[in-house]
Amino acid sequence: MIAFENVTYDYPGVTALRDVTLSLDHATTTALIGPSGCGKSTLIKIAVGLLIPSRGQVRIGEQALESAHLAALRHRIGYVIQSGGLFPHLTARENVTLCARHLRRPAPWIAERFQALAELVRLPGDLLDRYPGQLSGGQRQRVSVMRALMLDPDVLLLDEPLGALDPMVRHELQQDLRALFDRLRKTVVLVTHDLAEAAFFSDSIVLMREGRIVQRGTHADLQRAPADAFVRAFLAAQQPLPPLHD
Ligand SMILES: Nc1ncnc2c1ncn2[C@@H]1O[C@H](COP(=O)(O)OP(=O)(O)OP(=O)(O)O)[C@@H](O)[C@H]1O
Repeated sequence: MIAFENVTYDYPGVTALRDVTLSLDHATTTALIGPSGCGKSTLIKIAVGLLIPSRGQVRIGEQALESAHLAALRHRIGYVIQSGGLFPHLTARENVTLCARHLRRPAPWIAERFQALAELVRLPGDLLDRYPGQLSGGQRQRVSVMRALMLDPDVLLLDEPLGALDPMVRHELQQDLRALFDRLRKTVVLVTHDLAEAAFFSDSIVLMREGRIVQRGTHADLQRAPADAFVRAFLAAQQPLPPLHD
């Protein structure tokens, strides 16, 4: 569904991705994980078409992600970022329906789809006419997920969507999002810093370091056969809770 082929990306003075090759099958969920600055967000931005690879290419389905048909391909991709990225001067409803209205989708279609998505992300109707500033962080992320799904994209890219939420809201949204991914059968890529979250959501985990993929596999694969000392150290750094002492 998505294929990165030998993708390198250079910011001025920084090479953020180095020869990354990765293909993600239809209806799978993949977690991108790795230390800060390893290139996770850059990879996601390339998949959305916000950045164009310095070298290499990306394909969505059979189509190369090139500037000529970027606009059409973007409608096949939903994108959620940590801060939600909602327009503050538009209500939740206006944010979610903005793109569909811009594309002149029929009003009954928009209303029906909006209602179905509100039920899917479990947002009560009275919240949907509020502005983002009048919603909690968790509610804002539910609206962001609705917006990302509005045009029924094949691919859903989530860049630390739960990173800014308190642990209880985060737990609730983790449960709801996983149920939603299972139900919708989209190709999902989720960036997280949390290995437990990666293991909970994904069919496969892609561990990155300094712009390269170090290992790909399930959580069990990584634990059973870490590719190198870095993977071992990364797994060891995920601290369990200390034992209780009386
Ligand atoms: N606009 C930019 N200009 C220059 N360098 C950048 C820019 N954005 C990111 N970088 C650099 O590119 C590298 C990869 O950044 P990226 O944001 O992709 O990492 P990340 O793995 O998503 O990090 P984090 O987990 O902290 O969000 C880092 O060294 C970062 O400093």
